[in-house]
Amino acid sequence: MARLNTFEAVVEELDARRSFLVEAGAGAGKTTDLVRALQYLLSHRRTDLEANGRQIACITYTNVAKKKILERISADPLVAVGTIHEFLWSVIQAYPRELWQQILDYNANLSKPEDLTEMAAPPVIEYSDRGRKLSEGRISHDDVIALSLRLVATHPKLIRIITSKYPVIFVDEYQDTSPKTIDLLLNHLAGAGKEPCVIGLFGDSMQKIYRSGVGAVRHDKLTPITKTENYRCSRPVVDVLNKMRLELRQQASGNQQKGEVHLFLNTDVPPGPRRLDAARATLASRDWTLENSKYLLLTHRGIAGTLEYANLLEQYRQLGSHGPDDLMARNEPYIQYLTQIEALCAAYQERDFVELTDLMGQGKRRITRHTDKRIISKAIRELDTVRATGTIGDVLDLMAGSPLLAVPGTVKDRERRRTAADLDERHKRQADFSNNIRGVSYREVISVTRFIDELTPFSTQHGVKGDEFENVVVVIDDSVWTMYNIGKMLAGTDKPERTERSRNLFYVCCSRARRGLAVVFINDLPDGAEATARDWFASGAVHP
Ligand SMILES: Nc1ncnc2c1ncn2[C@@H]1O[C@H](COP(=O)(O)OP(=O)(O)OP(=O)(O)O)[C@@H](O)[C@H]1O
Repeated sequence: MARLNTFEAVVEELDARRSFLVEAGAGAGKTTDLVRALQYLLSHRRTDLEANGRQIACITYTNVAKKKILERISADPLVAVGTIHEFLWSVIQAYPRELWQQILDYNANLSKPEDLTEMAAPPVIEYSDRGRKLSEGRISHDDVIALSLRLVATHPKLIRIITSKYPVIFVDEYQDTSPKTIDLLLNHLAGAGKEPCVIGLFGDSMQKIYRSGVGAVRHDKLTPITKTENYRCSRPVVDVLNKMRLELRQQASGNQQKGEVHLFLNTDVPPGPRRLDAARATLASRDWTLENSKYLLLTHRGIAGTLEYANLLEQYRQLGSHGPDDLMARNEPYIQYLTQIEALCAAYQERDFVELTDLMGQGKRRITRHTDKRIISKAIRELDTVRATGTIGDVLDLMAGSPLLAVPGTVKDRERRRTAADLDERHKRQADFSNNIRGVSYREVISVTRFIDELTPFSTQHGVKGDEFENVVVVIDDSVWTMYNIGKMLAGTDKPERTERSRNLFYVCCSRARRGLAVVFINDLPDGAEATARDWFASGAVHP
């Protein structure tokens, strides 16, 4: 019998109601297969889904993927596309009593439990991006998953309810799913219910770039489906990917364009941004333009000056070696809040009132009446003026009395402590940081958020994962990151965990290229790295 193609193999599993895992390299068409599987289910099971109020759940991690999937299924309401948190929350919020019982028990096991004993009645529970405050009924992202797992473990009825509402659950980019979620999906939901619930995982263990992801998954309930095609990348790019990943040999399949690959070391130019300028000049002479090329910057210090957020970055460096990473990952209260302010202004500028209401809803203020709209327009106009000319402190002061967004508790705490006396050393350092960033021009926040959103693969909102571009230029400066070090990875001298993270990130970036790939190192490589880099880029031009 002829070997089934991936889609046919997936259909066979769906019809037999068995769970499966599609594992394949970059550009193999996993997302395409996922969409085709959704279309198949919509055409073959529509009557059943509609008659019984059921939906297919499709879990994604990035907005790019969510938009792409929704577009391709014409936003059919029989498919619930969203994050794992949205999906789980939509289920567990219907059980507030049981949830509160679990919260009490969960709280007792936390390293810093809250005192919930004095509460007269359980609060209304809400799931929020603003972090956990159990006494006010607020649970965080991570809590949603942990509590869901506890709920299904203690209330088997809930498993029946979930599996009957969602007879099929797909996960795109499964490698970024947390181990707890995988536990929930495979050990509790897969195969459960009258019509066994099917879990379909689609992804690539080597594209795991977040620390919290599960990576490779093997489970006896999953039928493995693998493929070795690469429909996206040109042949020379596939050659680079195959060098990076000896255990998976991909073939360039389909009608790819002829491609080109470049490795820029440019050691005759002083280290720093000038090496990038030199590479850009060479690429420009080969018709690589800003329109047909995407720059992925695995760097920020060297280029920060030209991108105009050097002072802000410097303040985060003062916080310690993780400071710059925290800034980029928005893993610090001020930058989290400032990013929200930026998102709000962007939504207003784009007249995206759904997004605007959503963002304001996080601050518990909703747009309801016409007069509210006038108040909001006025507040945003005032904010825009201060954003353009003021400091971060000016914007924070304005926002403290603004109807736009509630100031998060974490930022309020830090603002309060700024002027407090008798602080211990840690809080004193925090207070210095708060006072110092207040003095930085707010324009640097605008620059840094644009940089995070558009030019780096780190943002979960706009990450490049799952995306593809005609030409990709990967710019590497290892001198600041603590999470990744591409040079040491190439030299084989880094710790195994960071080597894996760096290799995966590099693989994800390089594999976004349809036609051309250029990798630019703006600093000297460590000993031993160049030979590997040259070997990997043997299919292209090396610019020494
Ligand atoms: N069977 C196919 N024939 C031709 N082109 C295809 C096929 N499947 C996918 N493609 C094209 O190949 C490219 C990559 O597909 P897709 O994004 O689905 O891959 P992926 O495996 O999800 O990639 P990644 O994991 O790298 O994000 C897309 O441009 C898609 O349109």
